[in-house]
Amino acid sequence: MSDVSKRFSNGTLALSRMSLDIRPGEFVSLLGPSGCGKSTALRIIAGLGEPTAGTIDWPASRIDERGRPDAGIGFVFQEPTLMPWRTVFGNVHLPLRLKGVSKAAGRERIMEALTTVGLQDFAKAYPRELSGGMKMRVSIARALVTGSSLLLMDEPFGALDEITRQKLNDDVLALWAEKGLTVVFVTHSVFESAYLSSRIVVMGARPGRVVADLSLPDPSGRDESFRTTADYAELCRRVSAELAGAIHAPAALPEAAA
Ligand SMILES: Nc1ncnc2c1ncn2[C@@H]1O[C@H](COP(=O)(O)OP(=O)(O)OP(=O)(O)O)[C@@H](O)[C@H]1O
Repeated sequence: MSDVSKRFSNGTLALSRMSLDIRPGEFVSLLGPSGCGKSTALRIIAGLGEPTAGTIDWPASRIDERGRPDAGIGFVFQEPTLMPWRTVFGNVHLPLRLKGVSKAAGRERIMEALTTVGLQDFAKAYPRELSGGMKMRVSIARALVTGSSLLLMDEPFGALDEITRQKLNDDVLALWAEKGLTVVFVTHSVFESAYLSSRIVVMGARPGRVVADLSLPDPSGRDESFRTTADYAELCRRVSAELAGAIHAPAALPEAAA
């Protein structure tokens, strides 16, 4: 994204000239205080909102006729947003259905996506029969079923208990490494971002903009045992210090705002 600004119709300036270049295969966390514009930035990348100024550019070799990434974008919201009247299978089928693919034709892909998130035995279950973590897994399967190579996740595990959240962190990390995905992950947790990311982009308080950009050691292959290492403690300390420095950085000058 280049020089992207967003002003909502009520006058709120959520983003001010935000520029960010995401490279294929990265696991990027957008980290910043509540209300700094992380979700707004993610939604604009996904095409779910229009910038007031600035552009979103995709590599020329990887766009379809509408100028969107040809390998598709999967979006995981803060809430699982499942349809309660549909089974797990039916919920994961939805993005395929929107592309005109029937359940029968999509069966293999749906079951593969469910297997990826460990829910192959729950295809016939309804959302009400699932735990919060399982619902979120369905939401991830739904985002991946069309073969998306870019996964945008908007604070997906914020409402889950700590144990479930850590398990899902491990699963998403494994998925990223195995499938060669590019992930952009919104969070306001230093610990979560330090655990998951190959890069952390720190956003400053409103209007949102990038105030720090940290490259971190390759996170692939981590599991539960990493959480108790001195390396992880040091990583968290470093990210925490950067975050503290960044959010106390001077605000954008008014003339820089759109
Ligand atoms: N549709 C909207 N209309 C008006 N203002 C909005 C709209 N959506 C978001 N905002 C405002 O824009 C700012 C950025 O919101 P956004 O949700 O992007 O922040 P965030 O960093 O993701 O916050 P959180 O971590 O709390 O989810 C906030 O002040 C919010 O109130």
